[in-house]
Amino acid sequence: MPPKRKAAPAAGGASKAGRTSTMSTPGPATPRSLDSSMMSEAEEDDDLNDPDVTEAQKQREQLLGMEADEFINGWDLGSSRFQNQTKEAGLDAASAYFGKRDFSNLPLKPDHMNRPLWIDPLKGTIVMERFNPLSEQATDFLITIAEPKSRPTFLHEYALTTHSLYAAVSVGLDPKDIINTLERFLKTALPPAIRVFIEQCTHSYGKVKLVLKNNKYFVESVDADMLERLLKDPQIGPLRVHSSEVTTSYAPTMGGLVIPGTKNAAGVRQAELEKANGKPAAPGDAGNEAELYATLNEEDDDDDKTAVHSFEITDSGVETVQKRCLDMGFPILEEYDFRNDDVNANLEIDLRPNTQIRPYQEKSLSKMFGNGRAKSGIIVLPCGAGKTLVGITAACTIKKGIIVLCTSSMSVVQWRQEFLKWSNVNPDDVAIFTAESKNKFSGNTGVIVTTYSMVTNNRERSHESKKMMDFLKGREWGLMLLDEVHVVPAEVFRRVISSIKSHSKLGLTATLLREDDKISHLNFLIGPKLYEANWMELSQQGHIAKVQCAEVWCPMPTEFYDEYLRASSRMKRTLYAMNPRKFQACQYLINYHEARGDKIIVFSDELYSLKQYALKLGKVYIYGGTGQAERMQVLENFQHNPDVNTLFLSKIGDTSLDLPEATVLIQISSHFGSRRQEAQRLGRILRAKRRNDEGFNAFFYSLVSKDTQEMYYSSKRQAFLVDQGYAFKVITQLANIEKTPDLAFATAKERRELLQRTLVDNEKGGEEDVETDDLFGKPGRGKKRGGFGGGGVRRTAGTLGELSGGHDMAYIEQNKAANKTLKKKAKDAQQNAFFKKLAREKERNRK
Ligand SMILES: Nc1ncnc2c1ncn2[C@@H]1O[C@H](COP(=O)(O)OP(=O)(O)OP(=O)(O)O)[C@@H](O)[C@H]1O
Repeated sequence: MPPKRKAAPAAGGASKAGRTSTMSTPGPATPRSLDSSMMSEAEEDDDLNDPDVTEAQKQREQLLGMEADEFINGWDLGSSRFQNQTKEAGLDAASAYFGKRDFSNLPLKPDHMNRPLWIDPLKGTIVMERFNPLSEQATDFLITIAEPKSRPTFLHEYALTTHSLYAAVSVGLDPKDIINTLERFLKTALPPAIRVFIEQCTHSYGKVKLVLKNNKYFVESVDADMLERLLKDPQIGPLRVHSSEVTTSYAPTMGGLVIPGTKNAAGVRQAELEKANGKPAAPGDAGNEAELYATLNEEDDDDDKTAVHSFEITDSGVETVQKRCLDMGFPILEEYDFRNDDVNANLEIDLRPNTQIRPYQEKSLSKMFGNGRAKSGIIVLPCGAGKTLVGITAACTIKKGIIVLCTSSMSVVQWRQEFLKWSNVNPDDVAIFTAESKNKFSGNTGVIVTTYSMVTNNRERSHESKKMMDFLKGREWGLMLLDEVHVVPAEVFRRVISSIKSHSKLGLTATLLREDDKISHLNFLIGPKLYEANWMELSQQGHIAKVQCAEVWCPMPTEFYDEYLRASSRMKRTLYAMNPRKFQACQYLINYHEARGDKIIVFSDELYSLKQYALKLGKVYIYGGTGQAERMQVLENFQHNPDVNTLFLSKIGDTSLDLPEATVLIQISSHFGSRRQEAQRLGRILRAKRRNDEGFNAFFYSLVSKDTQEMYYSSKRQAFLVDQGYAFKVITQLANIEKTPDLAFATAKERRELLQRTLVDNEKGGEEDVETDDLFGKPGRGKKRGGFGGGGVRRTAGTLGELSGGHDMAYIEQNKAANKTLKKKAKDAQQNAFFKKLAREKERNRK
């Protein structure tokens, strides 16, 4: 018998001794991860009443039953009483920190050192040692069966959820495969509750399907009893179309599939796994994972005589049926067997011969087409990783009518261009439906690119627009591509999905983060997350830029801090943004990076400071109130003009603008603790073309006023990026900042004046930014409150003169808005051949 070893606490392991046998089985599967609710209170306490359990065991159970903070608060960790008690109970001093989650007494497998995985038996959280030689194989397996939660350098965390297990089954893994492989990679035995959870989730998967036939939705199952059960359900029953009968038909067979741009049948024999074939076997036979994946590639040998029963449901009932089935533990499967669809016309579309999709793009698509059919769901790839090409490759695989929904008409034009760039589709077959253009494709099928707002618009439509909507509603689409799904409200999806019928849906996004936690809605509306790329891996492979992240701490001068302490929360935000030390740090970083030839975007959600910084530093800026023509002019100059290297942006830069590439990002003020905004902003510098240059780094700075609320928000904001493996360095002192030429607010007098002006200008509250995109906000103007009106800059000389004798006049008058300078130069620029060419190109693209 190998000696028993102790598992490390909290990193995972099996459940507490004597507990696993009393675990209840989980109820019907709902979208959740495993949690301690799987074990009832009564069951948990059972062994404490057992006469055979020794005193020490009871004591140990009692101690471990406490939550960590209860444990720590109730005990003096240094006391001899505590030490004796824990010793007698067979625990060590660290147990206190883990309470219920101390799994330290679990037996480890003899060769546990060679195995990469730990598992939390109560939550189903899996922790992988990234430094383990088998971690690469384990990663490929985990990405198939679990959801990545956190992937920093050394330890990766995944969660087993019902959705992730359904996804695993749908690509061909059966519960036996999942359990055996987990068992091979785990350092401890697989906890029985997890085994039951896996079996339950996988057993019920695929029993019920949602199928679109002749523009009508049907609920389908091979199990007549199951259909009967659904019809009797008080929520699903009434959604059946009255005149419809339960019908029986026969399922066709399937064949192998090649995703264009890849050499892989069904795309599922992933490149890395092929590599894994050559590797030595893992302990306990863990090395033969490639065999396991081969099952993913096997053709479905369904008997072509399988009877399928179905009933029709109303279009508006689709979401309810999907949600209800999931709650009942029978997640509805939405798969499109496009190769056997003889009803809808085929589209002539293929990737151009020189197009080679990247391994991670292929991997994401293999999740969609894993079993030769198209599964609906969401693919998550960081900015600049090529989501557009993933969508186009999906279109080239399905080869039926495609509808693309974007967030702005600018993206519509870009998507069309990308279709023409990457595929051989006939340009006449790719049509645009926007306010300006309402073309249909020339043949009997094609691609339509439009915006969410065009198809969900409630206002009276023009005749042309109405005709176009009837056209979109009146046909079945093979694939609906939904861009930027993280910013679109659930209600908009509902309206899109209930009015336009598509056999499959693919959502694309850089991050599935939503601060309102509405992301779970996307599971019913679009489908589960199919794939989420590892940012760090992509940047190491050179597909996205390597980014150095830093948080720069800027102390507040005493007079600013005094005001800060007694200010309203609105004014607090203004004050920590207007902190003169922050201003200096920003000036220093801009100087430093401009000298290196970088293109810099400075983000400020606080409009007052955005304008003040930009004016004082003589830089261009864009915010909600900036007119369209001026925006275009500023963006073009930032992109092409070597004299315009820094752009100040309000939060409209997060979603509404198609920003040119930048290599440095500086945040001077941001939206509270929004992780999504932080991730989106970092994404702005991931595309840097110079990323493959030797030693090239992009830079992401957050300037934070020390000892203010901003510090708290800043750490909250970073949580997502830290989970992606980014490390934020803290900079407390910028070297030689005092030597910066023309350093702003260098004297105490200037700082005092800045404070006074800030207080006066913002007396009545700050100005809010207006998001003017053509997605969900209506174009409008900023509220005219405080220092600067929505329309432009208000000179404050009069007020300040009264206050401080007009000392600040020089400062105010000196600053000419760089935007205006650009405007003046615009006329000259129009003579410039380069801009003329640019304008011509744009005009052509618009057509
Ligand atoms: N397989 C590939 N081969 C060559 N170039 C590629 C490939 N995939 C993507 N690219 C290029 O990478 C760049 C980024 O692609 P794309 O704009 O689609 O990224 P994205 O993920 O949509 O980014 P964002 O979220 O910022 O819109 C583009 O220039 C695109 O042409």
